[in-house]
Amino acid sequence: MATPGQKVVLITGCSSGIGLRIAVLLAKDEKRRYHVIATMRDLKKKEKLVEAAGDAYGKTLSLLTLDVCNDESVKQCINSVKDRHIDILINNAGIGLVGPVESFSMDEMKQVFETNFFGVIRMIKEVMPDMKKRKSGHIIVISSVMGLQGVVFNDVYAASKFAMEGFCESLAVQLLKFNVIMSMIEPGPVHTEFEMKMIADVSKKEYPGADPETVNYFKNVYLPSSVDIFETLGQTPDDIARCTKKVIEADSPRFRNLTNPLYTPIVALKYADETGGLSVHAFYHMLFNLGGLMHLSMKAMQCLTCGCLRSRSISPN
Ligand SMILES: NC(=O)C1=CN([C@@H]2O[C@H](COP(=O)(O)OP(=O)(O)OC[C@H]3O[C@@H](n4cnc5c(N)ncnc54)[C@H](OP(=O)(O)O)[C@@H]3O)[C@@H](O)[C@H]2O)C=CC1
Ligand SMILES: CC1=C(/C=C/C(C)=C/C=C/C(C)=C/C=O)C(C)(C)CCC1
Repeated sequence: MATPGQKVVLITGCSSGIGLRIAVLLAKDEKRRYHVIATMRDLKKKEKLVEAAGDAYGKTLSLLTLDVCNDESVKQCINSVKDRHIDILINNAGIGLVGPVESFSMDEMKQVFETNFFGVIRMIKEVMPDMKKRKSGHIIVISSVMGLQGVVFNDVYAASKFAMEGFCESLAVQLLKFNVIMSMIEPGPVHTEFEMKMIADVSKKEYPGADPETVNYFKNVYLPSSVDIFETLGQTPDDIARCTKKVIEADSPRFRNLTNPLYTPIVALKYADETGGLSVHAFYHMLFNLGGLMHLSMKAMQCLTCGCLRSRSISPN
């Protein structure tokens, strides 16, 4: 249970990756400022978290079951928190979907929205009214660079993160009136099971419904470039945890928080040309003409845009 003065932080999707690392970092805060309620949909997966939390487990970190896709599970979880008092809600649970859109069933695509978009709304709807009543609270959403800019073959995933950005950008204004803060965290590629699941998925999927030319572009052009980008720019889940802690502890937390200074120039292309032509054509060129030289073109873009754009992101250190 939280002691007086401690902030109660509830995090979704803590069985692995970014959620797990945020939970551990906050629970191990030297000044013991947080009581972390780490949630996951299947508590059988708790071992990795419990091990990483060490002594903090049972003291500044407790566990609860929560499936963001299930109304009952969300209600039950929040009702079991003392006085339903949550100071900081971190919406982290999310799933990816990568490949030619023609090969996905409607159900597969709906599941992405059910988790990444409606899952977040379900959480906010349950927690926000209490925060508004108390006139305090911080809602954090682990979004993505793909919430700001689409990436080829990630159409549905990017759409789900765009949807959330639009929802939160709208809600943030009303919440401010009640002294409730909203912050988006926008990582680029991060080495977690998200990446592993993508690689495992691709090796077993056949992509029925997509023509051979598209499947070829996906497997032999996009995938090697994507692997290259993960290798060149990938951050660790600890980097994202440190960025998130900085946002929580800031005097006036920002609404948008890009975490990867190396990826910022790519996002900046969108804002440099409101017609959208610059980013669409630059990505086309990088993918189809530079392909194997992707890491060099990324380096060139970082040189061209130098420090002035990089400083727009939040550094993990
Ligand atoms: N890795 C990356 O490159 C990036 C990731 N992100 C975002 O970061 C967030 C965390 O992903 P990451 O740590 O990388 O990936 P992981 O796959 O390691 O973690 C995702 C977590 O979400 C959980 N989850 C999935 N569905 C549900 C559900 N219905 N209810 C509750 N929990 C659920 C998973 O639980 P379970 O084990 O039960 O499946 C898991 O704990 C996601 O929102 C993702 O979109 C953003 C930018 C980049
Ligand atoms: C292939 C390719 C790209 C790939 C970007 C990737 C692979 C980004 C991954 C982001 C992730 C994983 C976010 C998770 O939420 C660029 C740089 C746009 C340039 C054009 C070609």
